[in-house]
Amino acid sequence: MPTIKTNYAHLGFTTNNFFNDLPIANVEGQKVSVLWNPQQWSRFHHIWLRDHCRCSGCFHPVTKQRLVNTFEIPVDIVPIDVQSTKEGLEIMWPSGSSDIHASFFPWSWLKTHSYDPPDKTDSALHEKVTWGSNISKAPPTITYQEAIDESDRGVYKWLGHINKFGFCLVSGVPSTPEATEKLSERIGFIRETQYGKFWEFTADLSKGDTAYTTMALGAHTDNTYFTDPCGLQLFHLLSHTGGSGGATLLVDGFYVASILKELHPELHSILARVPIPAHAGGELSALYRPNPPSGYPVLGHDASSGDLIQVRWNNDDRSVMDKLDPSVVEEWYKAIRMWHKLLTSPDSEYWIQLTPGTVLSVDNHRVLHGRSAFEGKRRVCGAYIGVDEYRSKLAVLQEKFDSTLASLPRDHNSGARSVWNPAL
Ligand SMILES: C[N+](C)(C)CCCC[C@H](N)C(=O)O
Ligand SMILES: O=C(O)CCC(=O)C(=O)O
Repeated sequence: MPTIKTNYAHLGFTTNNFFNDLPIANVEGQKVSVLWNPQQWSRFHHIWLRDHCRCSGCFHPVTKQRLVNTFEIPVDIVPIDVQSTKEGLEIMWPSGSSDIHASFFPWSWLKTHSYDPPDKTDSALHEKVTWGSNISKAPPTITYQEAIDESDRGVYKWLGHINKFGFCLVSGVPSTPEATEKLSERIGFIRETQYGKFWEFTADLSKGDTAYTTMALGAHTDNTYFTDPCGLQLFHLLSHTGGSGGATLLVDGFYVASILKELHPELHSILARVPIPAHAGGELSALYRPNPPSGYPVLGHDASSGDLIQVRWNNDDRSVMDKLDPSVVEEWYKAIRMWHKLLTSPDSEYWIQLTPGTVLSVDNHRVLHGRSAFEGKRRVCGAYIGVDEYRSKLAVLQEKFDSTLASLPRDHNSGARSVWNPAL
């Protein structure tokens, strides 16, 4: 009798969390077909299933790293047997001369990772709500007390708002750099740049950038001169004396891009494909340009889903457009002028006069910010947080507080995260 290696007992599937009726699994040529219901099916290549085995011998239960040697799996591997169980799909593979290797896949995991056809279930965790000037009626806000609550439930609410709306206000923050820095670090470690780690700025040109002046700044995203622009930007107006102005502008780049795509698809397409070079050259000690120096398009899209995932726009920091195809130059200027017109439309602009005690946190990959000119002495402090740090913290809190993810069985022994977390 061949030895059957079942290394998934530790995953502790005891009840059927997924479907009332059992899906039907069959081997069909080089794939396993799963019939979810009479109208829905998925197909998984045998080699794909074997490569994605999550037993403790194929996938490290603590580090969540692949152990199976992908390249030793016979490219024409076929299961010995497939079984539908209440908890999921069991597959027996030939392994060596006489052994059998057992794989197990929970139904929910297979459904989430269905690629033939792609799973269309868009979870509420990824819902985006685009907005225009009307957001002023109810800007997403949390309180400082919520944000510093040790349970992290408040930070989950905070990052949930940023994920959904692209920004969030935090009210009731002590108007000190120290409290603001600590608040920033509730999300993740601060990203240090040529402007420092936690920064405080005023109109003294202490850094070679117009942010350190009293000038108005049009709607822009920061760090277009970096290959990897920061994910979040936090601002806290600490004081403003002896003058007025300095109101903050927010524009939802995803909202404006959707309008441009609707009204001028050909101009939208130019902004989605023409790379924009940028630089930060105001400090003698630094000369930043992205890699490649030709830069990145204004509108960045997910190569697999086609979704808009990043807006990069700062016309002040833009370098020389010397990679433009001559035949595109006039059309390109038409495109950025239309983009600018829509960005600066009263319907797109949300102006807010920040005051000490209210911290503004902005998704710098989606929402553009700016300010009106001002007089007097104005002190602002804040920080950048890397996009990966922001998204990691959100993912960890989703795992903790989202019922579907929180219910995924964890490893009995180590309590480590579930190998079935859809993010792995
Ligand atoms: C935020 N802080 C005041 C530190 C620096 C501002 C630099 C802004 C720069 N022009 C950019 O668009 O990235
Ligand atoms: O001074 C402000 O309110 C914003 C400055 C700014 O746009 C920036 O630092 O990127």
